[in-house]
Amino acid sequence: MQQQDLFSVPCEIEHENVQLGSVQDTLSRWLDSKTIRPLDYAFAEFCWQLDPAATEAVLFAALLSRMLADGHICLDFSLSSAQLETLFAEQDERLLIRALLAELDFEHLASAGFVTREPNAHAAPLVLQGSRLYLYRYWNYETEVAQFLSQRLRQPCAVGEGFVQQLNNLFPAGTTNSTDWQKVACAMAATGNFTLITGGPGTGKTTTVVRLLALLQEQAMREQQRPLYVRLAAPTGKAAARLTESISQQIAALPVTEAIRDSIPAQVSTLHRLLGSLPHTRDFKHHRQNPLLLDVLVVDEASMIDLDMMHSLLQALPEHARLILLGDKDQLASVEAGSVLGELCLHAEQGLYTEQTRAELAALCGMPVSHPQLQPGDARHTIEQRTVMLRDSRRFAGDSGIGRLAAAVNQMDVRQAQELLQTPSAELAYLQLTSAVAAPLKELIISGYQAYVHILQQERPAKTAELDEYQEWAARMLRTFDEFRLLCAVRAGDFGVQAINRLAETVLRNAFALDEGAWYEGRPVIITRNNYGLGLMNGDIGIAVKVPDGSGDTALRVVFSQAEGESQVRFVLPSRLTEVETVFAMTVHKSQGSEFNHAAVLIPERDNPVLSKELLYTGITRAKHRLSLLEAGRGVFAQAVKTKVSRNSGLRSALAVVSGAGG
Ligand SMILES: Nc1ncnc2c1ncn2[C@@H]1O[C@H](COP(=O)(O)OP(=O)(O)OP(=O)(O)O)[C@@H](O)[C@H]1O
Repeated sequence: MQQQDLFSVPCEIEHENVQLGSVQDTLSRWLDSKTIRPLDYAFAEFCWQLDPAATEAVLFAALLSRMLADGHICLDFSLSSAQLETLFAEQDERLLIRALLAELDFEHLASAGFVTREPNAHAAPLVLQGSRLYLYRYWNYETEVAQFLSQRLRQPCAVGEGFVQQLNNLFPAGTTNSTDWQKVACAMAATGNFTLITGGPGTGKTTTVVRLLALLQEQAMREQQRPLYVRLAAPTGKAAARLTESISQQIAALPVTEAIRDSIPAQVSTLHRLLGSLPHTRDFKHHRQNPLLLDVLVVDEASMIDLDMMHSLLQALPEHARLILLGDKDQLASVEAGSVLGELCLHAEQGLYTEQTRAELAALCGMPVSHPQLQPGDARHTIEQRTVMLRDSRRFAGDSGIGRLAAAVNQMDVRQAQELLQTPSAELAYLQLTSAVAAPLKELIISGYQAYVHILQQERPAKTAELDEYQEWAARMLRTFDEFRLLCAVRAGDFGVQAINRLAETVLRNAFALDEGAWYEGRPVIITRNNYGLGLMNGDIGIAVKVPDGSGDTALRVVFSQAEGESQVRFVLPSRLTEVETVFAMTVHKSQGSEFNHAAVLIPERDNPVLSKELLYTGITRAKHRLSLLEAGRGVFAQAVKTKVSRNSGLRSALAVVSGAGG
């Protein structure tokens, strides 16, 4: 029988009144209903060509490929069928999925010509490990990440003489007996080659790491007469720029000698630049055979690192180097597959420290390590011994509306969150919208953006002014534009990022007489794809401005913040920017790594699968001083607070296996 015929053979799966039909029919139906993407269909077809008889496995291949698009690393058959069923709108298809899973036989699945249970001995496109089905590539990333981490977890570092004294100098004893978690984090990071420091906004992650670097440099200078080679990195340009600014401030405030201060770098690279991205490939200049040249690497905003990037990072790290990951475990996970920080920090609140860890940290810090949330751990909890959570926000006072709302959302406490929203304060405003063109939203757009338009229109340098005056003006405008942002939960619909951007353009054009046309002066844009030629990265933001063209006239250019290592803003021809979008409004996903004095989060009129407590928490915590929450549909906010994102992965199991510890 020819392959095409086999693809049309009806499958035997039958459940109540549901019949699968041929694999080809089923996949075509799923494609037509947009449940799977053309890519998933093509992958399933490729698998089917390898084993035309493995009908169910072909369908699972399509579903697995589809699930990667939602950030899952694998398809986990131990979970309820609900996860797969939610992919389908039609009840018949849901019943079909239920039937497929009810009849699932792992032996049979593993016998498919494109599935292997022993990937080390026999590579195949799909890997079955216990109840998890992987694409080979992701299985490989996950296994190797677990191995790299496990090796690092086994490398303790001895602290030098005088460590306790130095630690006490940097973290003077407070007035209360409560544990200083920043000090604990510093002690932990000084005693191992791998440390995870998680904490909400303003809990002092940057402060802690700067003090840690001072401590490590003091020790290195004394013991090796040379400073350590330290590098700092973040996943996006925006996050890197923000950290560069806050690190510089923290270094200046350090109570150490100038030599130590000078030995701490303030410049933060993007991870892509650190690893040396090679255009148009997934590969980097630095890898296992060409590791990075550094002794200490600090990576901020680690929640944004996907599994693929974590794999690239860990394999490029020299064996002796110390890695410190900083991030907020409760934020949205990476856009790409994986939720590495969230998974590794699964027990950060409970600590799960062993007696030994607790005693060692207490001895180094000169205080007990205690907190009502802490629970005892044991030898199985390897990653937990290298994880610390900063628990006190230094930015938000205990009664801060933004801080309390973020905490309530994080704890999925709908009642508390709603109570806070109903209590007006200088920090927090809640608006119920009846339509996307409602007056309060228009007013918010005008008040939020009038300061940057003022600079654009009223503070423009004279035509005869030097270039550096224009650069200073443009830089000020970029900074001011970043003080306010509309954050949308979704892209489409009346309250999606596209419609809100169109609305903002109309409102601002009417209010401030901005020019017409696709490229008008004042148009803010966001880069949507890395442009290596121009040195502009996905997420970089620029504003179109008229600047002197050298012949006495003006020309429209788009101004972007200075590139890494440069001191001046850059002007780029609009025609060279092909992958850009207007950015009065941006998605919460895109806003990760950024902060705004005032953020306005828009919740759409209808529930949507992307609405979750992680998305709300991330949006809310982008606001430094003022948050406006605008809800279009009643109950949508409450539903989102009750929805938690979970991503399938076997990283923790893989780590337990390679560490020789149980679950
Ligand atoms: N131990 C401390 N004592 C006093 N102030 C502190 C302490 N730690 C941090 N701060 C202050 O609290 C603020 C937030 O600290 P920091 O920037 O280190 O937090 P973060 O967790 O890195 O913040 P972000 O969420 O922006 O990444 C800063 O103004 C910092 O100077």
